[in-house]
Amino acid sequence: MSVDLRALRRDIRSRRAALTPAFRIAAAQQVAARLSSLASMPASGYVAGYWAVDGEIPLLSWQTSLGSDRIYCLPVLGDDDRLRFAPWRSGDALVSNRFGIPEPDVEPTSLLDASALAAIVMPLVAFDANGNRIGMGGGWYDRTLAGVRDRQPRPLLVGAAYELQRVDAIAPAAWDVPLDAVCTESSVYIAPTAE
Ligand SMILES: Nc1nc2c(c(=O)[nH]1)N(C=O)[C@@H](CNc1ccc(C(=O)N[C@@H](CCC(=O)O)C(=O)O)cc1)CN2
Ligand SMILES: Nc1ncnc2c1ncn2[C@@H]1O[C@H](COP(=O)(O)OP(=O)(O)OP(=O)(O)O)[C@@H](O)[C@H]1O
Repeated sequence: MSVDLRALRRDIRSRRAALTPAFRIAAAQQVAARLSSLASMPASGYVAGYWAVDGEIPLLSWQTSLGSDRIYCLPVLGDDDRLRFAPWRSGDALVSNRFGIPEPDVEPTSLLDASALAAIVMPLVAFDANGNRIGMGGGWYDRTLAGVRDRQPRPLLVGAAYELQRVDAIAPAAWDVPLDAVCTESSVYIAPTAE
């Protein structure tokens, strides 16, 4: 990984960490509204979010707006370095993973593959207007999505971020799976390939 990329991640993460609680809550509601109004957002099926850490946009507002036809799921780290997904409702048991992030405490046999999902809302560190994404650097989402990127149907891939996480242009690596859209507190960016 280049030094530039490491510095970019550090810079954006520290500016994101400095946002005020009032701004975060308002932004989470705006992002939830934008996610819901995406024309391509499926009206039913399994939809994945994430448990916000490190100043990421919380998705509780979106989770509570899903209704009964969409089942909210959280990512679970797999032994094969890929993510699986498990339905989760407020109150269901959680266990901390190796990064200290809570994940549903379920039997491995009840985990869902990415291919079973209708949509995946992803955390990110940086994005550009074309849907290129830089994450925490573990490659988790890219490995997870490698098997579905060229399949149809495949889950809708949407990033959730603060506007301050947008950068001019990200040169994607060969393994990077572009997002269909990114929602921020003030805009929706639809990737050219998803139009
Ligand atoms: N909320 C959330 N959940 C997520 C992700 C994420 O980015 N955000 N992931 C997205 O991939 C996966 C987990 N991947 C992660 C990769 C690195 C770190 C992290 O905190 N790294 C530390 C240093 C490494 C360490 O402590 O071992 C760091 O960068 O400071 C966290 C999660 C799945 N779940
Ligand atoms: N499809 C893949 N197959 C094998 N290795 C991969 C694949 N995708 C990513 N990786 C590995 O993951 C590493 C980290 O990738 P990258 O920096 O793009 O992660 P990221 O998107 O920032 O992280 P995350 O998805 O966890 O938020 C890469 O150096 C690469 O070795």
